[in-house]
Amino acid sequence: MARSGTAVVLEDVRKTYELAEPVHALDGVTLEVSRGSYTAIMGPSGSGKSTLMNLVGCLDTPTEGRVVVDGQDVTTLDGRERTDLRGTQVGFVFQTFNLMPRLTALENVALPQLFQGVGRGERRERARELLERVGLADRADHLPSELSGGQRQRVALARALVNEPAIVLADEPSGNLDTETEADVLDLFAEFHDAGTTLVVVTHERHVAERAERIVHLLDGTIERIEKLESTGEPTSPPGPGVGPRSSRDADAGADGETPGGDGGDRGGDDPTSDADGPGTASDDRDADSSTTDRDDDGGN
Ligand SMILES: Nc1ncnc2c1ncn2[C@@H]1O[C@H](COP(=O)(O)OP(=O)(O)OP(=O)(O)O)[C@@H](O)[C@H]1O
Repeated sequence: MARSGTAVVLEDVRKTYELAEPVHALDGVTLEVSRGSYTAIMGPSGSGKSTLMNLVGCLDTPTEGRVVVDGQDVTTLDGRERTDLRGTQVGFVFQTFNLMPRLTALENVALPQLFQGVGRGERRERARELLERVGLADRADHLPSELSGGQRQRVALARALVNEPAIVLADEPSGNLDTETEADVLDLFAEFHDAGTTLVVVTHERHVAERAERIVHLLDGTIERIEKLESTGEPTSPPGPGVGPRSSRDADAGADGETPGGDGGDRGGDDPTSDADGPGTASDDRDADSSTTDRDDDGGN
């Protein structure tokens, strides 16, 4: 598939919710996510992290500004086109894993390809490959309830990657894991990043953010600063008090074409979930029937 040099571009993006008092969830954010990069998003509660992820993940559209994913301006797409873009170019990993409980690990990983019209044999082969890559080849036939938290998150990561998306968005991906399991999962993220996957991770945890190449600090809907991190490629150590796995340095915001924004403005509002029909690879609940069919189809193979 043809791909431009950047996975995602946000240009002066604003998102306003029109309540009694308008809420400027994003207030002029300009950011470029280059292919193969690893970005962490941090910021206090209410700073706009989820709103930003919803926009990058094509779950929502901005009130103003442009969001370009894999070379396509999301703001010009209709709902169907946006769903397609999300299904092919965005992989989601959630804190709560969001796996289909009645599908095996293999079926969960294979599921997003079903929506892309990939044939059954190819789906299963690719799912197996990915399960192998995340170290779970021997758990392919296990249900999520038969897997540990770390294993579930590995399955979720494999599922996020199965359509070879332009970008993988992870929301507190290790939030439900103990320290050791978290380190394993973050090591896996690092491995995939080394192999070329573009990652954006939202986290409240400094030591998780420090696995990335840079940290975008949000504050009140704007980019407060972008902190570049020294990339050692070394695996993380379990977090100690005030100790991160990688040394880090502050870097000027706006480096590498990333420009913190934030000059306010008038916006129209809408509900971020109003036209969101679920992440492309995580539309589990809605698609339960088709995925069950997938399981039945695949039975015994
Ligand atoms: N659907 C909505 N309607 C109205 N306001 C909203 C809506 N969604 C988010 N907001 C507001 O937008 C701002 C940014 O919210 P957002 O969820 O993006 O923050 P966050 O940084 O992800 O917070 P947290 O860390 O608590 O999840 C907040 O002030 C929030 O109250």
